[in-house]
Amino acid sequence: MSSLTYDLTLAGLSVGGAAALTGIGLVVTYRATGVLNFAHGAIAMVCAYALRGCVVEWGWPLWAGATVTLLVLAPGIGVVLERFVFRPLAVLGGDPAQTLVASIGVFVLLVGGAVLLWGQGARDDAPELVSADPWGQLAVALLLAAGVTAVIRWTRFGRELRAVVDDRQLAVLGGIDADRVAAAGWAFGSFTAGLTGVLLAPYVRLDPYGMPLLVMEVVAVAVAARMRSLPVAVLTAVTIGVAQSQLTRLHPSGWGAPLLQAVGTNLFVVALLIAALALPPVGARDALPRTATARVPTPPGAWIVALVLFLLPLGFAGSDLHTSVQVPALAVVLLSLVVVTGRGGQISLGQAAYAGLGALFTALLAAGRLPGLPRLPELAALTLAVVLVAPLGLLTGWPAISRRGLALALVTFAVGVGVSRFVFTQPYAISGLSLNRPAGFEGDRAYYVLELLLLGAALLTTWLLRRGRTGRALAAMRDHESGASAAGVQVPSLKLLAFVAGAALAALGGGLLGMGLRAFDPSAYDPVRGLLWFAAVIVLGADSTLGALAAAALLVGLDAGTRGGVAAALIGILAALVGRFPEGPHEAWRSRRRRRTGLTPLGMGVRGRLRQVGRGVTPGRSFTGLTGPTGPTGPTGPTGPTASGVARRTLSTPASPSGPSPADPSPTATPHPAAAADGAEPPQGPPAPDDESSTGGAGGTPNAAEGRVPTHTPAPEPTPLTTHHLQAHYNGFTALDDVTVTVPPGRVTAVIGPNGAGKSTLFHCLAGTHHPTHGQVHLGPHDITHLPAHTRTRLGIARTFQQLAVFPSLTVAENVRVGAEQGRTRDPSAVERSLRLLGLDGPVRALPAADLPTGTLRRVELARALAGNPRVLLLDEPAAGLDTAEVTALTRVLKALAADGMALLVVEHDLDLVADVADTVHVMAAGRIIASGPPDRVLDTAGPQEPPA
Ligand SMILES: Nc1ncnc2c1ncn2[C@@H]1O[C@H](COP(=O)(O)OP(=O)(O)OP(=O)(O)O)[C@@H](O)[C@H]1O
Repeated sequence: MSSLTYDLTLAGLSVGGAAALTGIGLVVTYRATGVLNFAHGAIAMVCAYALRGCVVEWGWPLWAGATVTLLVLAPGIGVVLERFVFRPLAVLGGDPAQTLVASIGVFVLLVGGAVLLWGQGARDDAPELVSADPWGQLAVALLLAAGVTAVIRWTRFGRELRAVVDDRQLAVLGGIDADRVAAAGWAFGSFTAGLTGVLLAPYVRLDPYGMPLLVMEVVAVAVAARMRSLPVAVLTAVTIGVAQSQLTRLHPSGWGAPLLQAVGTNLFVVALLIAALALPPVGARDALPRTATARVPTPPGAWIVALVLFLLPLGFAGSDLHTSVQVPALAVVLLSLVVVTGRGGQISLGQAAYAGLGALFTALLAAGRLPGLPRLPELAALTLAVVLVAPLGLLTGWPAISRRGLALALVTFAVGVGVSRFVFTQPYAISGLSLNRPAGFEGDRAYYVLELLLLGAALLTTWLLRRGRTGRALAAMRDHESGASAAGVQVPSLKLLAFVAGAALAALGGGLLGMGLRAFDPSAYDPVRGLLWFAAVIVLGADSTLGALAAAALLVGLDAGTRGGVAAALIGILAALVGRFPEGPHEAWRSRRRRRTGLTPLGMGVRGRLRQVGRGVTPGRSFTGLTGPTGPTGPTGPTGPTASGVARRTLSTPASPSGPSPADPSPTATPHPAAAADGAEPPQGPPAPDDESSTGGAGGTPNAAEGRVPTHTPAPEPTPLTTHHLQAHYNGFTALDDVTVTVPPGRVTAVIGPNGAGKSTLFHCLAGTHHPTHGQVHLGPHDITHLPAHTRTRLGIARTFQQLAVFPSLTVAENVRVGAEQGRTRDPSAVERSLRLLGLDGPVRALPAADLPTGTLRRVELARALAGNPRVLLLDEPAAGLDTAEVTALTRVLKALAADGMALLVVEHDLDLVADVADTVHVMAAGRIIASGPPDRVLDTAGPQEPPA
């Protein structure tokens, strides 16, 4: 080996060793706690500063400083974080999205704290803990990896650790001290962070922003190891480190040389982009915590106060006015997060990149430095920059189609870092690119006025995106993605729209920021800013435009008015604690008030309730459903007769005679609209012919065109849903084998069978949420086997979920409206019809779904499904969590719908319900249909069913 190759290899080993340490720390923390610690780099930075402080400033011996830093401070930080930030979240359910937000909060807090304590300037006098011997660093990494692997594989602690990560609650029930395990994981993870920091500090710039980012860039190592394998993490780190070092000997020429050079010196960032974009997602369980997106209602007069505060700087002068110029620009950037994250529910840690691209394109266009384009006036340049950056939103929007939660966070972070490293560091960007303000707006005051006008335009755009059909669809997607898809929302297109609109707004804000500074400054759009802005928007109410304005004012005002770093530290503390309020601060306050006044049966958020419903647990008095008081007002509440009281009468009254359906000549009970509307008993005779919501046309055949609407819903064209020799697999396991069933119109078809029989898989194949490996699914004559869920909904297949899929932030009526707007037919009256049919047209219609008990939510879900006027209705365990009276009412509704010609498929464990409602029963076992026929014949021979899981 030549001496150059050898030297470069040694240098690469040194970098690889430090990266391996980071990878080990991230993997161990993740395995012990389920948290990808975004604050890892910030802890490294704090420890590096601490060692420098001990040795350089206080004159301690190196060994003493290192002992205190690595064995006391670093593990101490980990233990404190575990105890006060992450343990409370784990106890509340360990929502990965909440822990992600908390770890970003810790990152921001530590960076802000470091700026406060040590200033923003870089230090180059960090003490050297071990000589620059790469073998030594590598040996440390290898020893740690081997030791940790041995502990995890072969010790009791390792087994406990794996048990806690798999299922914390189960592990605790099994007698494992989960807190001790998590604390040990955090202490060790922080120790490795500290070690990385003190090893790197002498060779890189030690500053509050640079070092945390540098360390976090190597997160690719942990992702490549699938957050599990330490040997893979170490090997990846060392390979990239050596490759990166060897690439420095190449000196490319030509126009692409700077980019190639940037790629060569940032191989970890390239690896991060590849790992985040190309490898299968890790930790993709959740979107955003509801806490993060909970909408805080705007207090009366708040907009007037905001207007006055934003106009106030027009009276300022000098540096105050100059500083204020940043506020509207930053507010526009933060509005982009309101659209993407607040309303769309998509984590976006890379908005700073789009803001920077907006500023960069504006500067290049205004300077006439974009090839093929003339020099443009500043305002035209800004407009064109916004147009050019908008489609780049697909960089994060496209991956968001298949990624959620942590996986999406990683992608957006990777794109932010990639743009920062490969675009903002190019010669054209770093060679002092100036950016003039538009003609006529050069002065601070005039420019501020221009910014206010553009902020108004951005507010209008945000308002339009958050209102109406698009706004409701975005909120539905945020609240429950598969529920939205089942309601007919085109989730992939909507995600792209959110990211493109978000990129455009961020570019506008970024361009304004650049003009405010009169230069393109890459550090103003650093990925660390992206994390800070994300955290700020989350803590001030992600789905609140006013929150974005307040966040902008807070971030600029606090740093300018006090010391740099105060705003970051404050935002960091709030973000770290945001998950402590499982219902969001505002909801927590409301719950407390309700508990004090006895207005609500449970001080539990909808997440908790939904989770309990999913487990088949009846959460006490909240299960009042169809027969008891509904909503927070209760039976004697200020709104008078409650909606559920209305519902009980509506749904449990004997039905008006419905005309016989073509397929089922037997008279069927049908609720009458009048009963739902006013709570009165329904008329017993046939409805008047001119009654819009009357039942049964001539001969019982519904005729929507003539306005004769049985069970309130226009009769669907009789369309059977059929499967032909369906086969479905999960990783080679055959879950469905040669299943051929027909769900005929006008009948209720039930599928029963023991746990694991394949019922849900069949349901998913019909609904489009799982694709069979063989066989076809037909809707009438059409082959729909390969159509996605939302397209099937638009063709007329509606579904409900075993675990409730309502949109908690929308009201009952809005939930139903989403179904009507996205379903098979766009019938404006469908909302009212469905609400009436399910007894939801009383005061309950205006209540947010988050506040309602399960029985009501089941009706909301069913009403939403019916509002799209489906031909086929698929119901997955519709009786789960309902009491006897609610089941009886449900039975009536299902029979009535079938009587009107709808095809119904019910997957159900409740055999009484099946016996009562079904015309045909299919019994499944081991993925096959083993018996079919009428319920009286099949149920007698089917034997007892296992209870639901
Ligand atoms: N996502 C998955 N990955 C791997 N295997 C799966 C998956 N979903 C289901 N299975 C397996 O496929 C088989 C059929 O499962 P399915 O959920 O369809 O049964 P089921 O009859 O609906 O049961 P249950 O009544 O418990 O919901 C089971 O053995 C189950 O373990």
